[in-house]
Amino acid sequence: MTEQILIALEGVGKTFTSAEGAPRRILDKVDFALQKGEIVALLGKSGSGKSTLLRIMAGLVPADGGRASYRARPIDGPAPGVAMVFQSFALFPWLTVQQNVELGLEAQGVPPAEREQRADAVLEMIGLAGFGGALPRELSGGMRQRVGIARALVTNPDVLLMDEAFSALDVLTGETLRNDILDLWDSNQIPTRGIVVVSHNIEEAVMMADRIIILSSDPGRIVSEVAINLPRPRDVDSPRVRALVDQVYGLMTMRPAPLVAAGAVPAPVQPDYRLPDTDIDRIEAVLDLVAQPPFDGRADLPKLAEEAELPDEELFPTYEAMGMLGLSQVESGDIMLTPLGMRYAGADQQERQEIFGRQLLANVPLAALVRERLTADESGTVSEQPFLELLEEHMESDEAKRTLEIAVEWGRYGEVYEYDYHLGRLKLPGLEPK
Ligand SMILES: Nc1ncnc2c1ncn2[C@@H]1O[C@H](COP(=O)(O)OP(=O)(O)OP(=O)(O)O)[C@@H](O)[C@H]1O
Repeated sequence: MTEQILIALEGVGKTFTSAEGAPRRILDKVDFALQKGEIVALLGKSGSGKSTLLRIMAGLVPADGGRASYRARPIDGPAPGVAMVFQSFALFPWLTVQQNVELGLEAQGVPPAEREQRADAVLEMIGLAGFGGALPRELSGGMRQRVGIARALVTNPDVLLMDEAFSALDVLTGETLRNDILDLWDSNQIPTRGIVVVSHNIEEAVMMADRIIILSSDPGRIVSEVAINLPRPRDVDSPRVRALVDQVYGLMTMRPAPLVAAGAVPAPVQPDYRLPDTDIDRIEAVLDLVAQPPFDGRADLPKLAEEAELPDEELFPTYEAMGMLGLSQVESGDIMLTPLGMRYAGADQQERQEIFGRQLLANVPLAALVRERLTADESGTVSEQPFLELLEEHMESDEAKRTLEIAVEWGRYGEVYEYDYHLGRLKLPGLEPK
């Protein structure tokens, strides 16, 4: 059985040190095995540690807990059989396409004549025959990523790791390239025995993978796994694919851990919880969209994404914010407005702000803490600094700043507190400046 396993992670963890010197656990107790013959997609919210996990598998970042191995040997640096494709293409602009592709082979000490011949063959296979002499800037985005993929494939990798390899491309180009890779894989034109893809796109994951793994955030842990036993190529409109997309949407939009049984009261998040990065206009636009026909209060998430013309990674934080504020909940791939959410949709501006403020205080501990400190203070004003420091104990300083900005924006909208941008101070609403 073990010879079936290409990459094994056992109890893998990773802690980074923030710019302020505070440790932050990014990954915790991750157990994972990439089996021969499978494509695994790794999904999770932004910042959940997907890229870090992939980099650990690639030997680019060391794990600081647990064991990571490739073909039963500990991973202690980049392994020759493992190649990675990056979202940013990572091409050298001053080298030609041919030279960029040959780079990986040069590092392995392959003689020049063989390098040239192998690069020619892989460029032809990936649809870039005749472009060897071009510079990256002379190519379109899709062609540049083909070079990135050719550079990985020329090494005949046993394991291919792809970090959002298609997300910088327009939808159609990304889809074509993805299908080309699946064709090469399914027809055994490449010797690769296992693929791991990190993606933000649920549909892409369902179309590609044999198994989808979902990571939680803060710290990243594997919380769900979905097997996809469907032959490829898959029909994106087939009922099975749609049902799987719905299922994964449902798993991705669950409230943050700890997960609770239906009907139980969810444990409140802590004041140091990173607030979902979305703004009020977007929350209200999505809520209004769900409230209106054809959805009338309940929307299939993929259909809603289509209607909203927004990508999943922008919609997920919005769903999370709406759920956090008690305005909606997600169930089996659908988002449903709660009775309060429906009332919100029909309310005038003033009532909306009142509901928002009440829900904020009841459900967002950071906002409640700010308000509590303000009412306890004689002057009714407090510096933002202690809140930033509290957040920085648990996240990077730019993320702490962003979380506080979101809490400020939400609090101002709900008329729970105000913020003086010049002084960096929070204050109770209606207080005259002194
Ligand atoms: N070298 C590093 N030093 C400190 N913090 C880091 C480092 N690399 C990543 N991080 C932090 O670790 C967290 C996880 O990052 P990672 O890129 O692995 O997440 P991700 O799930 O791939 O995110 P995204 O989907 O946005 O690309 C982030 O908060 C990031 O700021």
